[in-house]
Amino acid sequence: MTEQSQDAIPHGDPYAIFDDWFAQAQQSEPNDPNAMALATATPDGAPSLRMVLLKGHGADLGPAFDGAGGFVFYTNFHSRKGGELAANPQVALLFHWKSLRRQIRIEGPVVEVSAAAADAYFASRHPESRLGSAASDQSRPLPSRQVYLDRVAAIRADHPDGNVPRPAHWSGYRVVPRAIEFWQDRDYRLHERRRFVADGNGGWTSTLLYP
Ligand SMILES: Cc1cc2nc3c(=O)[nH]c(=O)nc-3n(C[C@H](O)[C@H](O)[C@H](O)COP(=O)(O)O)c2cc1C
Ligand SMILES: Cc1ncc(COP(=O)(O)O)c(C=O)c1O
Repeated sequence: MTEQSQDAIPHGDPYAIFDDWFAQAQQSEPNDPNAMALATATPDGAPSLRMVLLKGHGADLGPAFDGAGGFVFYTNFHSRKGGELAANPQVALLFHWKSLRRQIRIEGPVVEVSAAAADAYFASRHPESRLGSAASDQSRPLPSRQVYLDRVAAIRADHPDGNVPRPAHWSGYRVVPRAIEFWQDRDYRLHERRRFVADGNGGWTSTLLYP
């Protein structure tokens, strides 16, 4: 069998394949292997796209998620993406790991994470990052950078212990994957693609796609 004829992406559990590829990306990417593009769309179909960081993934995210699975990110719910998601929960995610020449795309609706999950994640962040988030009206017009820095300083002064509480509008979304597609670069663009589609009973069907 030639290298090109080997099946690099077998049928199986897409979460397990994601884990495997993500672990490799953590070894090989120069920074932020958990960075992913997040696409949202308005109800009338205008798309928008930005990067966010993946902060949880798997078929079972644990007790704070009542054992539900998916792909989790955190943000300001008053942001542009937050407004778009309130009106249309459908998203697409894209990872591109240049060091591995691989991409993974994920599609499905989001659901809000629990307050307990958001509190736990917020508390784990660097204190200065918590300050920055508490002071940011994300995606709203800012008269000058100094206005933002002054807000950070004011919140810092209000919390000399550094224990900034999570703003109610800063929380997380769990993407519930309806489809997960893996793409592996192969020689001369004879790439390999496998698309998994949730079967509605906790399982997956998958099919190879022409590249
Ligand atoms: C690598 C990278 C990771 C980022 N991670 C996040 C994140 O996890 N959450 C977040 O709110 N913004 C994150 N940002 C900033 C967003 O890309 C974006 O500028 C911000 O969330 C506002 O987006 P919006 O106006 O579309 O809502 C990140 C930016 C980069 C470049
Ligand atoms: C505005 C903003 N929020 C959240 C994050 C997620 O990072 P962390 O929670 O690790 O601080 C980022 C990362 O770049 C960011 O820019």
